[in-house]
Amino acid sequence: MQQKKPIVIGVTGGSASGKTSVSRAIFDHFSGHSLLLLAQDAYYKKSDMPFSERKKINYDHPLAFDTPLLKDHLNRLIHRQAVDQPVYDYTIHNRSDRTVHLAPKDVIILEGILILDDAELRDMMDIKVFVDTDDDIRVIRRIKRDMVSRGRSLDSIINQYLKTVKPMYHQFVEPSKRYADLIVPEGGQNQVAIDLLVTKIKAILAERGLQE
Ligand SMILES: Nc1ncnc2c1ncn2[C@@H]1O[C@H](COP(=O)(O)OP(=O)(O)O)[C@@H](O)[C@H]1O
Ligand SMILES: O=c1ccn([C@@H]2O[C@H](COP(=O)(O)O)[C@@H](O)[C@H]2O)c(=O)[nH]1
Repeated sequence: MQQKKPIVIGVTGGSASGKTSVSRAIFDHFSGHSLLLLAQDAYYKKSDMPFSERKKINYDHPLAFDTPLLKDHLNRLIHRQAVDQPVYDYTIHNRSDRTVHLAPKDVIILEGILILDDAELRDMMDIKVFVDTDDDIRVIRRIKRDMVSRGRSLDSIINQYLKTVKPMYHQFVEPSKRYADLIVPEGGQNQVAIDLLVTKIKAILAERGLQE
């Protein structure tokens, strides 16, 4: 019997725009249901460089990611195969030794800053979403988050933002907005956008004969 294709939703936007919040808000509507969150950040390349050198890497450039591995994993999940996803540790700028076993699900939300920059990844998605949040709000959120949960100093966050995060956003992330089906201001707080997405996902589930 032919397997039914899962739904793939891509959620992108700048760093701290609210991608994770939007993805979790959708997830909450399907609690107990078959939904999987896949973060592009888990696929940052593993590095053998010393920590002092890893700190200097441009983590906002497409080449920072092991995109072939991400595509391979997404493709396997689409074909109903399980994967062992790497676990990334921002505090050491490297992959940890752990992996997480992900079983295939009916709905896959792929979330990350550069997922719409890649044509092959875009072609694997049914719905493409861009979370659009002003730069000043994003940088304030990033300072608060990175100091608390990513082990960063204020100076390092500001230096990284000016050197790589901001220029790469304007070179790669913002231009990928043109590929989005839906642009969501205010991220996870945008209840109308969340409801529209949930309704659309349920409609596709029904079309494909997947149980909700
Ligand atoms: N609407 C909001 N208002 C205030 N803080 C928010 C809002 N949305 C997200 N945040 C906070 O901003 C930070 C980044 O949000 P997150 O959803 O993780 O963004 P992203 O996944 O795009 O990096 C988190 O600390 C989160 O709690
Ligand atoms: O080692 C690392 C890896 C990544 N980053 C930064 O993370 C963001 C992407 O994560 P969001 O959750 O979307 O903010 C990206 O802008 C990188 O600069 C890092 O600082 N260090």
